Amino acid sequence: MSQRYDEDRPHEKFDRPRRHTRPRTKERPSYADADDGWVIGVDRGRYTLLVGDDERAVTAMKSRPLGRKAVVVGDRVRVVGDTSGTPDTLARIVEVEERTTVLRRTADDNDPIERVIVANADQMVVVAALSDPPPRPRLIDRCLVAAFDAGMTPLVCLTKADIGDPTALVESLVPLEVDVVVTQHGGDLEMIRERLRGRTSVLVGHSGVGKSTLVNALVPDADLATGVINAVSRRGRHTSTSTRVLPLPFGGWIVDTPGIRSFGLAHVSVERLLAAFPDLATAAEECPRGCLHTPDEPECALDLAVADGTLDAARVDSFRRLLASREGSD
Ligand SMILES: Nc1nc2c(ncn2[C@@H]2O[C@H](COP(=O)(O)OP(=O)(O)OP(=O)(O)O)[C@@H](O)[C@H]2O)c(=O)[nH]1
Ligand SMILES: [Zn+2]
Repeated sequence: MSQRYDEDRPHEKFDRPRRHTRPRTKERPSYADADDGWVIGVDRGRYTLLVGDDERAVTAMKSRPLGRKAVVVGDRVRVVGDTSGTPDTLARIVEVEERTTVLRRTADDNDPIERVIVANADQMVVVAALSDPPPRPRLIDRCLVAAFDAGMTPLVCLTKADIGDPTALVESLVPLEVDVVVTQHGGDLEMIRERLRGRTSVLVGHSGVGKSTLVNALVPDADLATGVINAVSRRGRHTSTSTRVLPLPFGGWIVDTPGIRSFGLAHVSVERLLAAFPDLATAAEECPRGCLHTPDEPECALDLAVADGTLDAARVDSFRRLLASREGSD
């Protein structure tokens, strides 16, 4: 499941949100005259969509056939009614396409309801500062687990390199083969641009790590872009709790989610995480049934593979570090 967007497809394919990539399900009623839309904003029952080749902004509501099904930012939908995007018109969302990735937040581990916050993003950018606030490696690990679970490729962006040394953190991520970029205020953004270009990337990171600074550098008119979106939904200013989607001037989209600071990971299974590490998954096929692949499993094949030189010990240790990070909180 995970990383299906990475290796086997060129990034150019993600120039814009893909549509109709999924077979239609049998039970779907036919809305032959419906338009395709992409949800870029959700605010109190009103959805802002981009519709048509001209990507006009259209305000819509859910229609009754959807029932209680959630419609979230990133969803690809079918929409009927007035889709002109003219002020004071309201279109109706009649279908939600099957999601290719889902980023969930369980508000905390004792919240039984899984809330989908973003659909169909292909990359998670974990933003962490090298200093002020000091990096929290465990939080980075937990974000990585959430990314793998969601089916998104992770990218770690370490900010504030002018006041902190990235060496130790970068080294700790090498065995996971997670891509890392290091940035600083006013620094060259080409490394990160290159990785964002043509993709839909969700930014996560806790307060003060420099997310807004980064977004403003990447999207010089970020606030303006947000303003336009809100002019359509006519719901006043963007609030810090709402998810916003910003077009990147060099191609691709950024999903900014000020609300995400942590993830409940209790639902992430060992198998799901293991699937994101194909070499480890292959080795683990030799594990005894029910092996949890932790260091105290006496016959875990990951240890055997390290012993016979097939796997790198640091990679296995790092994977186990991610496994362990699912427990507890941030
Ligand atoms: N030294 C240094 N400071 C930075 C850098 N990037 C951002 N800052 C500062 O860090 C502080 C937080 O930056 P923001 O961009 O507001 O961080 P944020 O993650 O958006 O924080 P919230 O808005 O609270 O979510 C600000 O005072 C920035 O000026 C950097 O590269 N180096
Ligand atoms: Zn095992």
